[in-house]
Amino acid sequence: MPNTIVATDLRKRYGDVRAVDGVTLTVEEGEFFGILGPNGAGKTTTLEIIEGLRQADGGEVTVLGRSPWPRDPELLPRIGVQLQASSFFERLTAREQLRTFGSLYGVPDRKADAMLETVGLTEKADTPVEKLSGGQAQRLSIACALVHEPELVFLDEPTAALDPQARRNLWDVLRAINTEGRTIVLTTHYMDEAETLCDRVAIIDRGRILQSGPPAALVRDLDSATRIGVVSGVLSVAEARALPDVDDVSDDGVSLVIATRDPSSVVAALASRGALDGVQIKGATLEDVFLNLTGREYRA
Ligand SMILES: Nc1ncnc2c1ncn2[C@@H]1O[C@H](COP(=O)(O)OP(=O)(O)OP(=O)(O)O)[C@@H](O)[C@H]1O
Repeated sequence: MPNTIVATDLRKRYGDVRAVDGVTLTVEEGEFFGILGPNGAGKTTTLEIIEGLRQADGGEVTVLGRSPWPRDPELLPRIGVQLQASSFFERLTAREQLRTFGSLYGVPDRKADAMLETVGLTEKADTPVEKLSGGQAQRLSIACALVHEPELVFLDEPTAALDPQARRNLWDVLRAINTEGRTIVLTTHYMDEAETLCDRVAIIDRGRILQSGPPAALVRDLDSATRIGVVSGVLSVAEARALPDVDDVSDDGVSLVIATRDPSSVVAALASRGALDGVQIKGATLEDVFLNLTGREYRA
């Protein structure tokens, strides 16, 4: 796969703050790539440099084989950018807003209207943009980034502040766009979002990329314990400790949780005792990867 983005040793300081401190990453054509990290980690600044909205202090970046800085008019129609804070033309309806954006790129109105449908806003077509809910405004701003059918789409925290249902709806939209063959680069501070959507993620903290790879591979490489929970009382802590391959046992009065690196033998032992009531099996997550990399709990 050819590389759509190649960034090498990007750096940006704001006064004493090293917002981006040597970021190197590549994004392949067609990939769904996530930049994942807590607030202030440097995600937006990294994205803005790659998008050509901000000049780096150092480092190199090419986007679709071209340099995004200084602004390259040939690159602009090929990329779509959704910013964290969306700003719309005042007093336009959702449909007018999107048609106006589209017209800047010579997109016919019917295509703009089709994009409104894609993001599930057809019913709000005649609503003025200032009367849209937060989630609807978010979807409209994504539609604006997509209306000219760019090859490469940048989304900065697209689901921040959405309710769980709206987030899931938007995930479906983003998956569909990626399945069409468009490359997507998304920043997020939601671990579950990165795990669910992204082919690969780069975990960023304090301006540096700590690790990158497919979420499942990052989790697997941790080699951490699986946690098996059953309803408290089905067996005692002492009985649980005596099972084979148990690393640790805790019981908070609601659930008894067994940590193990060999979940199949623990589940088999629990099954043979008829002690599988309410069983829940949890593997490690990207949160554990972050904890392992930084020594800190993940706080978005
Ligand atoms: N224009 C600016 N002037 C000064 N400092 C800035 C500016 N923009 C960002 N910073 C600082 O740079 C660091 C990285 O900010 P950035 O917005 O890139 O992080 P982020 O990971 O996108 O955070 P968030 O998830 O909160 O948007 C932070 O410490 C932030 O306070």
